[in-house]
Amino acid sequence: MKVKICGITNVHDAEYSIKKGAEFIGVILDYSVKRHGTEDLIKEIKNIKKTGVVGVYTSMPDANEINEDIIQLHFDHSPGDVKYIKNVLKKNVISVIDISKNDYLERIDEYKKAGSDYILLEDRSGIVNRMDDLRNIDLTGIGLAGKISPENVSNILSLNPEFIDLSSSLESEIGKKSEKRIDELFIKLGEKNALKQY
Ligand SMILES: O=C(O)c1ccccc1N[C@@H]1O[C@H](COP(=O)(O)O)[C@@H](O)[C@H]1O
Repeated sequence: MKVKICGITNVHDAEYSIKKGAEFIGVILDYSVKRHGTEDLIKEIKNIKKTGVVGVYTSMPDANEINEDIIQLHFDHSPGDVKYIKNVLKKNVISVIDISKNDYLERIDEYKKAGSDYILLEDRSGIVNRMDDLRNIDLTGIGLAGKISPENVSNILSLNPEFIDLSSSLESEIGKKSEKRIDELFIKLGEKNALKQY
């Protein structure tokens, strides 16, 4: 299982997350969001990590400057939007689906058919509240997000998702990650891995 740390606003937090083992680094590209970053920041992160750098969009990206290798469509998008990113912009895609909406299973199929590389199922009120629904889904290629924290991550691991996505629970203040919280996360993940071997 991979880890995506999102809402990165500075190189130091990206570097620390990568050093600790995050496979995906997410930068939100929407100035109205407090924990946002910029394409310049993404360029700097790409100097440290060649792949797995994610630009998070709340509307369709403008094709002018895209430095990230993965585009996260964090809004209600169409299969056609996925095809455009894949075929015209030639980038990998994470399609975000709000699991609190009734049609999320159909959406997973639609986005997979359109070519999304990953699906991210999100429940903003807390994905751990959806354990019963998630147990019935094959989570290959599917990540989970929504208030995941070092405290509740063990529950999520039993579902074996492709990746987990964390942001606010790892902050010391909005837009600044806490090294202590990142350490706590990876210690928890390490403990779980160690237990699996017995
Ligand atoms: O964090 C935000 O405010 C945000 C705004 C717009 C798009 C995405 C946003 N956050 C993303 O949501 C998931 C889960 O975050 P959390 O762990 O529940 O805080 C993650 O991808 C964030 O980057």
